[in-house]
Amino acid sequence: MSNVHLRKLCITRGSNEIIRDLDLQIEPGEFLVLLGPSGCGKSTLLHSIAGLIDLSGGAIEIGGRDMSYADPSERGIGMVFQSYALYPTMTVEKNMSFGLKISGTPKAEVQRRVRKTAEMLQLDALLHRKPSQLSGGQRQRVAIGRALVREAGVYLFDEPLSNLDAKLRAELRRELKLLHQTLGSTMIYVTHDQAEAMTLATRIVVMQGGRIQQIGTPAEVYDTPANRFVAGFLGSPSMNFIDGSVDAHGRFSAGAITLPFAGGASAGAITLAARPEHIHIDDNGPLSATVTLVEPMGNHQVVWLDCGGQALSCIEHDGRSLASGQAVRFAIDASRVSLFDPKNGQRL
Ligand SMILES: Nc1ncnc2c1ncn2[C@@H]1O[C@H](COP(=O)(O)OP(=O)(O)OP(=O)(O)O)[C@@H](O)[C@H]1O
Repeated sequence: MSNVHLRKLCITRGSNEIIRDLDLQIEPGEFLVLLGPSGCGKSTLLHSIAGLIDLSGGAIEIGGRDMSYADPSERGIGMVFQSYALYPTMTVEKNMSFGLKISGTPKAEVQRRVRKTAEMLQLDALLHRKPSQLSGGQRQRVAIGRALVREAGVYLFDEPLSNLDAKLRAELRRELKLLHQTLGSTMIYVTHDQAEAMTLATRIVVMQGGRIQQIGTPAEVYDTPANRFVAGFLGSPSMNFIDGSVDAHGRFSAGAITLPFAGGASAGAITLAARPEHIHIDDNGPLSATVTLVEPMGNHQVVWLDCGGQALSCIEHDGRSLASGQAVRFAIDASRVSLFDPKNGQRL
């Protein structure tokens, strides 16, 4: 396993400055997830680490060596793409061994690695099949296997599960997590799927517009988002943002919503953000609202409320019978809210 250090990385394509002055240290054995909306530059960043895109400035160090301008084959990386890109005429075994063979790895060693990897990915029974005789999930496993046989210091994944249906995606996600636990390799993984990011990552890098918005453990970025963008990007339904003000006694108010304690914020305009799971429908709650919509989700329901013109979503686990138009009382867990400066969106 290798570490990866990115220093003042700049990437320009055409007249587009896609990545600007980006610094990132990835420790050996990390499962680092690059997360962000479409077009934020995560694939560009990953491809630059792989050596598939030229840098406009800055440096990339892999395993303690400067690899900024090294050929992809010299970087000690294995890469898995979104499209499996398997060779259609070759068997699973050949697909997995081909790269090793052309790099001159001895035959016995190639066989050893292919066998070991196939066993780990439950591909042993499929080694003699062609890609057309495999399911989507099996094909992606072969693509992962093809990267793993390289026994690289760093594995790069570019949205490897996005072509699969939801059930298979969740299944392979768990397999990838187990694989990381077994191998302990450094993994850098691009996705726009926050469930993948939350479940797989040791640390998440949230990106927007070619810049890092926050780096932290899944719990850190979810519970203490650094700014309004991160707060709104993570979580489904999204956080509830309530624009209001704090008075001299620390009381927050916004129309019909008042909260006694606003985290020690100084008096003035403020944006309070509450996760749907921290708003509780409660007959003894201090606030009142009207239900506008109920979305049953099986083990919980998402309930949309109107509180004096402020729309709020909350997650309800008790199986209450609720209907649109119904008046309810509710409470916001003040200890769990985030506060943001309404001018620059930064966490207070
Ligand atoms: N060859 C190119 N020339 C000019 N601009 C490009 C080129 N490739 C990508 N871009 C632009 O760079 C930005 C980042 O693209 P990138 O593919 O890295 O985003 P992404 O976060 O991976 O998005 P997605 O999730 O949609 O793949 C986008 O605005 C894109 O239009």
